[in-house]
Amino acid sequence: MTGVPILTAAQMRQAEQAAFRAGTDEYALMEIAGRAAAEIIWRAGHRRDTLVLCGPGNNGGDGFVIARLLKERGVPVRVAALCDSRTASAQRARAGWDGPVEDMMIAAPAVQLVDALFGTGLSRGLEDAVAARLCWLAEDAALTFAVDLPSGVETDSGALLSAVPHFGLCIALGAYKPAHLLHPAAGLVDRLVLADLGIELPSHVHRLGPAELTAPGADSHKYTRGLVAVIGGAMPGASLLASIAAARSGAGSVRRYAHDLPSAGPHAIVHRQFDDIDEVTGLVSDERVGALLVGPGLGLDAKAAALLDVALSSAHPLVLDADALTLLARKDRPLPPDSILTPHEGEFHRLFGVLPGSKIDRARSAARSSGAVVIYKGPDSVIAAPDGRVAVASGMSSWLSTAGTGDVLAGLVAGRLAVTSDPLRAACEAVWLHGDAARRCGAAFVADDLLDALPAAIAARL
Ligand SMILES: NC(=O)C1=CN([C@@H]2O[C@H](COP(=O)(O)OP(=O)(O)OC[C@H]3O[C@@H](n4cnc5c(N)ncnc54)[C@H](O)[C@@H]3O)[C@@H](O)[C@H]2O)[C@@H](O)CC1
Ligand SMILES: Nc1ncnc2c1ncn2[C@@H]1O[C@H](COP(=O)(O)OP(=O)(O)O)[C@@H](O)[C@H]1O
Ligand SMILES: [K+]
Repeated sequence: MTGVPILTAAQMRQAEQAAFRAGTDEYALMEIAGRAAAEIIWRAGHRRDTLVLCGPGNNGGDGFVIARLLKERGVPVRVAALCDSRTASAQRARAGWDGPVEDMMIAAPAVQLVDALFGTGLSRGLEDAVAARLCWLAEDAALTFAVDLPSGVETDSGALLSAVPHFGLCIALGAYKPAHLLHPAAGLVDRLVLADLGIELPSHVHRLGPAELTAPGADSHKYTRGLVAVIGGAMPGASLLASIAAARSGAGSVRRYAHDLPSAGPHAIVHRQFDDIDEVTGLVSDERVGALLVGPGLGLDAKAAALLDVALSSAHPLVLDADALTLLARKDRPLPPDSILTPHEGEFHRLFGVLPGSKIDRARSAARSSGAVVIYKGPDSVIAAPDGRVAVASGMSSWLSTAGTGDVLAGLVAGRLAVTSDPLRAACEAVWLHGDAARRCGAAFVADDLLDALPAAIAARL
């Protein structure tokens, strides 16, 4: 899986400890982190009047290093602390700062604010008065920087433990943490920059990287490139959107089984109109089918449930979306191998109940218990495989929150599954392409517009 690793606070500490055992000096690492952050702040803000807020731990230590280095470059810097420095490295960094240290609760604002109060060591919300002061100082600043994390966010879940201001830039130290990508915390940062500290970062969880696609080989034909079957139902528009997305995903051919015949194209899709369920059962034994999608516009009545049973009785890799997920929650049937589930928040709860932990933890438990790849959708879509691998997509256009975009995603997932036969890869590629198509559409688009943007999104990744 490609992409930058995401580490929890405990994993980050382990990686740090491993680096120390291998000979890295703890204070040297703080200097590296502080220098990287100072460089980023310098590039963004140059000689602007700056206030650095330092907390008691190593995040505060980073703050003292940043202040010293900015001052060396001629930046007018003031430092304000919450309390004494408690770790040996933070005390050493504080000793290296040759200016005064103000009391944060009475310090005046500056044009640039650097928040080095708390990072991965935050164990509870900031005291109300401290959080309010941080918000007030941030509101008065033109440029706001969070060192490692905005102070007040829970590292592993992205929850807000106290009031947290909005930051223009967050400098993630060493690796991304879940809070950099998961909402609500991720929504409080305009831009996220990763400062590489050169430490080894073993993780099964990565930020979703760009899809890496290949064009069809010269010997390809429509069946080797993957046949997608889509079972439609009560609402024809949804399965049509999904079918067109599948057809524009790089798959070789798409067959749509539905009660209706659409009045317009694309004519490349083969429409199989059916009234009786027996007319669909042939699908089950058609070995050419590389992926079978059921759910968009399926409905929730007995006929829909019977269609889902047909899909579940096949051995084809299944993509289950929308109504199929709601119906599945009422059943207790195993899924065929290599299946993919694409729930949004409501569908996830119906299917898996209330699970503990972060969105990453919940997606991972759901993938493990269902044996399927789960795309837990939202502004921070989490893609989890049963073996524990996870990719987190973030920064996607919030204009995607419009009807039918999930149908397009489901079609894309089925298309990429038929092409790759690898459910995790297919899910990652589809989420990436969906996000890129949205970016290309700009603002106020409708789901249909995404379909037109797909070929360009694919071309950009060849
Ligand atoms: N892990 C790494 O590889 C590196 C980490 N560094 C920095 O170290 C940070 C983590 O440092 P620490 O573990 O010292 O943690 P923090 O600096 O985030 O804060 C921990 C301290 O704050 C106290 N505390 C926690 N919540 C509080 C609250 N709500 N109110 C008042 N006090 C509270 C704790 O008791 C502890 O004393 C990272 O975020 C990063 O900035 C860098 O210096 C170097 C590299
Ligand atoms: N605020 C948001 N920011 C980014 N992406 C979003 C946001 N809200 C929804 N999405 C994405 O849009 C799609 C919506 O899917 P879904 O909820 O199933 O809608 P529908 O059923 O109407 O098609 C998903 O891919 C989801 O990740
Ligand atoms: K911070």
